[in-house]
Amino acid sequence: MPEGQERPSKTPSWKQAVVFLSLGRLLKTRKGNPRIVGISSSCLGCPCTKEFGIPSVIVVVKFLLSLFFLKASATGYLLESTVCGADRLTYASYSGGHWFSVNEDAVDRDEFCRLLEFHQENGCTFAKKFYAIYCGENISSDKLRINAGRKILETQSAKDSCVNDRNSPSCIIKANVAVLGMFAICCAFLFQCVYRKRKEAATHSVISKDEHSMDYGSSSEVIPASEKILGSPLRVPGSPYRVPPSPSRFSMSPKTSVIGSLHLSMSQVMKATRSFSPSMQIGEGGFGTVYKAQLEDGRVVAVKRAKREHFESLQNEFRSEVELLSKIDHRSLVRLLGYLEKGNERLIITEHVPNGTLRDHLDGQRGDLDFNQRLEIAIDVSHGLAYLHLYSEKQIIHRDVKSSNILLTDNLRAKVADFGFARLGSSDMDKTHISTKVKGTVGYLDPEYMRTYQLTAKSDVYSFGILLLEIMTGRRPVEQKRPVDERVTLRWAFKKLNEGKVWDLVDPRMGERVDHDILSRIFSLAFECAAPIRANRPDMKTVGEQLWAIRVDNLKTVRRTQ
Ligand SMILES: Nc1ncnc2c1ncn2[C@@H]1O[C@H](COP(=O)(O)OP(=O)(O)OP(=O)(O)O)[C@@H](O)[C@H]1O
Repeated sequence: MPEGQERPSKTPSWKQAVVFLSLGRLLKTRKGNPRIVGISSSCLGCPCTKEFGIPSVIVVVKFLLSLFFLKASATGYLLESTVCGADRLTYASYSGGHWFSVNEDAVDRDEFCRLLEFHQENGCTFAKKFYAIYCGENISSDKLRINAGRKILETQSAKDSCVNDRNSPSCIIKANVAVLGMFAICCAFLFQCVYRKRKEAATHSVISKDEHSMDYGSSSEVIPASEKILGSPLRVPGSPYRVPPSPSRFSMSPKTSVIGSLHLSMSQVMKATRSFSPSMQIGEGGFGTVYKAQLEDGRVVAVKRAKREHFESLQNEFRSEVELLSKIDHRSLVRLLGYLEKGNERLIITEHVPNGTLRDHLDGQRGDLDFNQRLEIAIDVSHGLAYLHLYSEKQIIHRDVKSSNILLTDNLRAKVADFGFARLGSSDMDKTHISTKVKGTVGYLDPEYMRTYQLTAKSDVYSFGILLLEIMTGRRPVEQKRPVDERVTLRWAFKKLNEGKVWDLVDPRMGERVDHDILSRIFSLAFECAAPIRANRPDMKTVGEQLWAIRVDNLKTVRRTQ
């Protein structure tokens, strides 16, 4: 640590720590401006934007309690908090010193500043001038103290007697007025939420009632355009990390329905799967069982058979999009051939891809992948996504890009599968995003989408960044069994890259030494894709081009060294 720089001068007392932690937790639910002055509006925004329920009330109550506690324990605190990538950075300055934390774990200033520097490079900004004041080189303790003091003065009036004397009458009055004001706003907001929820429930019951007497063809008339393809028949919660789809609003009719380019009857499917024989079973997912089917003309297809308990979560608005998805023909995308409903059967028929998932390969279940194979897989996936985003008839956002949704052919060509969460991008050229409920798999989910509910193609770019890290490190996005500081692969990899330990990042299964520069470029690209702010992420076309350029340079390097 450079001389003259001040370490956090004092460890906060338990009381102070509780205040910080409760505020930190509260800030976790906030959207938008991370400064504490924004808490009132954004905290109050969360109960309504998510499902309103007991947890929301608990959050508000916790917040009020924390306000009381804060008032009772000390005044004059300055607290900043923001989310950058997978990290929540929190800083507090109080009368006797400073407190820095990352994901609610206290860290020293050096570590905090290092992390902050990384995130700033990735476009995530903390409080204005914070870095220069607290993390700048060669700042004497005095200057730091003066700056820290100025920082407080910037946000609090110099005349604010609470900083100096928290028991002064004016301070107590101000604090009480603030708490009462907050309480009144919370009550008003909760009332509004409950009212809105009731109104929604009333509307919902009307729709459900109508649905029973409604033909499929007319069902889309009652679905707002922006809600299309939400929670489709291809997708139900599988793993515990999966964010579950919303409950069904539509009941399914028992009549037969065949859509897509491949029109099979139920008896043809039964014959092709040998009556869903276990010997034809190739996989099991959250939605149902997947079978291999041998058609009479010799073609082999995959048939996904929904589990009965998931019929309720099937939403038939997906059907209107099947026709569009089934028209997509790209070698890096698993072709959707059809969707069949009959009686108690719901079947999705897709192209069969014979060599398992990318995750199986990374786990070594089907032999180990070398560097070139991994790079080719990443390139294939980037091309598939670029096609969905830029070249298909309408923009399609996949929303569930992850290693278990990448299937491999015998030649190790990759195909993106599982369009269950997929939805159309905005057709309105002036609109940059669509607002929708958050769907996807935890670990791959774009933090900006989670915060704002605004979906753009850049959310797939974020997931791709996480996937690229997974391809090169072999690690899952979250590795629960590892030590705490290694659990989130993005954070662990970022730290290693910053320390210049790029070799440590490479999957030991790769078993070959890859050029340092080539590896650094791939990891940097992965971090760029997983930038916390979507504006800083490249589009998939650019990603594909960059990966291709890395491939070309790698071949040159290999030839040179041979
Ligand atoms: N088109 C296909 N061709 C070959 N195998 C497939 C195909 N689709 C799925 N599989 C196999 O079936 C398994 C289950 O697939 P499915 O898409 O139902 O579940 P998942 O994606 O693993 O889980 P979840 O849907 O819960 O995310 C896959 O892991 C894969 O091995």
